[in-house]
Amino acid sequence: MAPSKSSGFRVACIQMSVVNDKAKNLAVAVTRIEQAKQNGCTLAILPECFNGLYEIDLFRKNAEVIPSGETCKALSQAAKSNQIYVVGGSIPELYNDKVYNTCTVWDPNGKLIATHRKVHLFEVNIPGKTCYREVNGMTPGNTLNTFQLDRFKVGLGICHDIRFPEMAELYRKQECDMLIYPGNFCMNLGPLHWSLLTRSRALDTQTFVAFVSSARVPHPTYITYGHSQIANPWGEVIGEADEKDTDLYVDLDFSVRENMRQQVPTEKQKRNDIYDVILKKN
Ligand SMILES: O=C(O)CCC(=O)C(=O)O
Repeated sequence: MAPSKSSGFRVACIQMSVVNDKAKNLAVAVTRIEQAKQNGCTLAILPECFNGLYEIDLFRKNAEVIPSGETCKALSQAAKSNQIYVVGGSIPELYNDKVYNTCTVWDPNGKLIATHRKVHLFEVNIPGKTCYREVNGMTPGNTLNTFQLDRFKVGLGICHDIRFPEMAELYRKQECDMLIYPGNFCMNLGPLHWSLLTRSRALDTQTFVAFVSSARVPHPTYITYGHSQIANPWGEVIGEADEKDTDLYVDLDFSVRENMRQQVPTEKQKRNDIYDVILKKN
């Protein structure tokens, strides 16, 4: 049984296979959102760049204007017809001839209630393993973004954004109850860092953290780790997928967050007289 609305809700992490065919990806996403609703979920979360492959050369080709593009129309309709909140992973967004890696959030009336443009673009250079410069195909966003799901406040990040504890700390300061990061780690960094980062952000902020990947599919250059998961405010992983095409359903009970904050009251112990993390612009 899904949790009662006052204590929490059930979440679907949709770990779908993403292929080089936008129409197919949209059809899969819509079906899986419908299944999430049938399984008692209040919120469905899609992975990063779910409407096309995570490839620099394809970003502009798959880019759409938000909210008039076909992906937004499909997500809005899926949210409305299933009466469910949808965090639409991310898509390449075309705006003033620039391309952003953007997450859209839809309420159960199909209304766009938030967007988040990835702030920290992925750049690594591990010779012989992974070299990636997302900045060659995307422009970074400059704002932090939240939305309200009933009485719960949710902060948004995309993939590499999870590596930056300062951003999560600012969401903690804004009293977020949960952080959501659609993502796609590679096989070199995923096994070492994916779960560690999910648990770390959950523990530092004493919130629930959902890190949602696409499924691992054969690809010449970028093999996705998978392992979508949710950690609770204690830093425990309370649900985890393997690498396959699957959906992970997790019940969130926010009384756990209250208990954690009372029993380990680090929020009240911060020494802001000697250090601080501040938001410079939004
Ligand atoms: O930070 C990482 O290791 C991976 C990040 C990534 O793949 C992304 O931001 O899309």
